[in-house]
Amino acid sequence: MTEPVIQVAHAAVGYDGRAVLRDISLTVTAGEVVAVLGANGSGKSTLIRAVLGLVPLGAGSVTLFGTPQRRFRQWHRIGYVPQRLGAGSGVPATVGEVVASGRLARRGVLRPPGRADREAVAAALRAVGLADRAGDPVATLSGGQQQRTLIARALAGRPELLVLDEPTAGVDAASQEAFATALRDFRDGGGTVLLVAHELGPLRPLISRAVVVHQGGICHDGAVPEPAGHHAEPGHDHVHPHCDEEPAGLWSM
Ligand SMILES: Nc1ncnc2c1ncn2[C@@H]1O[C@H](COP(=O)(O)OP(=O)(O)OP(=O)(O)O)[C@@H](O)[C@H]1O
Repeated sequence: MTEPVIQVAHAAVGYDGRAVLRDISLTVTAGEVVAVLGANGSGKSTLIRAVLGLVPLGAGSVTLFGTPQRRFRQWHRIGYVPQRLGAGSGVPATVGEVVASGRLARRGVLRPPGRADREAVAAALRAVGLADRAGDPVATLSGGQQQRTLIARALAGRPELLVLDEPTAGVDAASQEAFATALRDFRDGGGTVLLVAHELGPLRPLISRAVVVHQGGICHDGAVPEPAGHHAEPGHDHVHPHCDEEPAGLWSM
């Protein structure tokens, strides 16, 4: 059996002594595309930050590629796209430069970029449909294109696991499609994905499993919930994961 890529066991996480998540257990195996769903403030971002060690655990454990997180050093195996970073943020970098920064964990800061670096950057730009924008300042791109730039930066490191926090939030339809294609290629190449999402949109067919966070715990781990009621109307692909209030049928495929 293959080693789980992510293993969370009985984790508790909070801020300033206030519990956000308690007794969370979650396993993600190689090749899975797992969506973390839940209402605003339910703790989705907190869960993935805890997986990456960006917020400390109050209890329990996280294992990455079979290594306890506190001893894990192979961060080049993981690509992370945080929520709404805004790649522009006052930095006059070009799209190509931002994506190339995704190679740093691979090559080290002191070694100049080689052919493998240049190829990885070019492939990542192609994957998100921005090959023709490499020389443009990031600040001149739309929000969706900036988000695609960040995804390309994560892909450029050739990670085995991609962790994405609401990658398509506020992103235009073209960018969503481009992102879905990039994610499909990544998965087809053997990659594993853990992503937070509100609206699955074109990502929906790619999701192999959904985890719903509710009231500090995981209340559903399995099939992707179908949009229900008015959320099933055309153009409204909003998953409302109020586990205990919704009829059981919501969760059937
Ligand atoms: N750095 C922080 N310090 C203190 N509290 C925080 C911090 N980050 C998040 N929280 C709180 O933890 C709770 C969960 O936040 P989190 O961002 O994980 O939720 P979320 O499910 O990702 O929400 P959203 O869908 O709005 O992005 C919220 O009550 C939030 O206010």
